[in-house]
Amino acid sequence: MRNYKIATLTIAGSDSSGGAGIQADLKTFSSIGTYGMSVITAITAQNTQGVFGVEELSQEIIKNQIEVVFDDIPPKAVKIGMVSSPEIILEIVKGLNKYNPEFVVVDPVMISKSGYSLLRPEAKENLIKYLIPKAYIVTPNIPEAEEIVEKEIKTLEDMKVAGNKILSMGPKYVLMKGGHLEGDAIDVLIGKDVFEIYKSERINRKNTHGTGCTLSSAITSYLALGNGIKESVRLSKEYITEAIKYSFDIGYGVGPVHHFYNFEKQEEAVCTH
Ligand SMILES: Nc1ncnc2c1ncn2[C@@H]1O[C@H](COP(=O)(O)OP(=O)(O)OP(=O)(O)O)[C@@H](O)[C@H]1O
Ligand SMILES: Cc1ncc(COP(=O)(O)O)c(N)n1
Repeated sequence: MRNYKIATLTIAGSDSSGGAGIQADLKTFSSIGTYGMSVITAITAQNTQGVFGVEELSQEIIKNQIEVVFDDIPPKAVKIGMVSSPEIILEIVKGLNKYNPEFVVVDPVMISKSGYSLLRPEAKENLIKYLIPKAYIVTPNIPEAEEIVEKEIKTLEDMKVAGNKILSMGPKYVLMKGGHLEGDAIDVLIGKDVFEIYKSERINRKNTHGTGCTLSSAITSYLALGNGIKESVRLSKEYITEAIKYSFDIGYGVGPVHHFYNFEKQEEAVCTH
């Protein structure tokens, strides 16, 4: 059930081509039915073919965005994507400590699908030491998990081992995304008292720009709307599977996934005028 009076916030980078980052997050929030807000950490000059430039925003303006948003419209759940530098991570952690949102979803974005580094190498330490422990759920893909645990991941068993290692770093749950392995697209949710496997058939589409951003934003929305962790991940996996199925060719490179807006159900939405 949509509820546009429930606010969700993304703290992430801007993707000028609209497929990933802040733009994917806001589309996902709207499509699932929460009120979306954004704190921009960095601006990328990006299209379906690659990332051609990055400009990080200053700590001051990031702090300012966080404070004015939380002081006016406290989000029920926050998603964190591209964080870029060690200083930006510390600023975000300060904000989280000050406002203590109920759900923090950390997507540890490191390298874009097109191979561009979106996290400075020197920022990895702060990501692991300060940001991951603040997460209600952290959602690494295989290369990110390999980078975090410093070990190769080739099988489902490797995913479980690495997931447990990441869990020991302090988040409440870890969702290991298996999009980068071969065969079915298998994600594994691990928590102290939870172990769930989410499986879908691999869809043979080239247009998968922004899949990780979309999945973590969907989890953020479903948690904010009051679903438990297993149900939130289940619904989000369904969302991303449909979004990939209907992804489309736009631009010359790896196109975006498709976000559905079910306006027939408009009357169900909670939104008091
Ligand atoms: N070809 C596919 N068919 C079906 N599901 C897929 C496919 N590729 C990825 N997924 C699913 O999409 C979600 C995102 O996984 P993925 O591993 O692609 O994340 P990611 O690499 O972080 O994405 P991004 O490239 O946006 O950073 C997961 O639920 C994964 O299982
Ligand atoms: C601003 C921003 N954030 C995240 C991604 C990762 O998405 P992908 O791996 O699909 O390129 C991106 N490309 N740009």
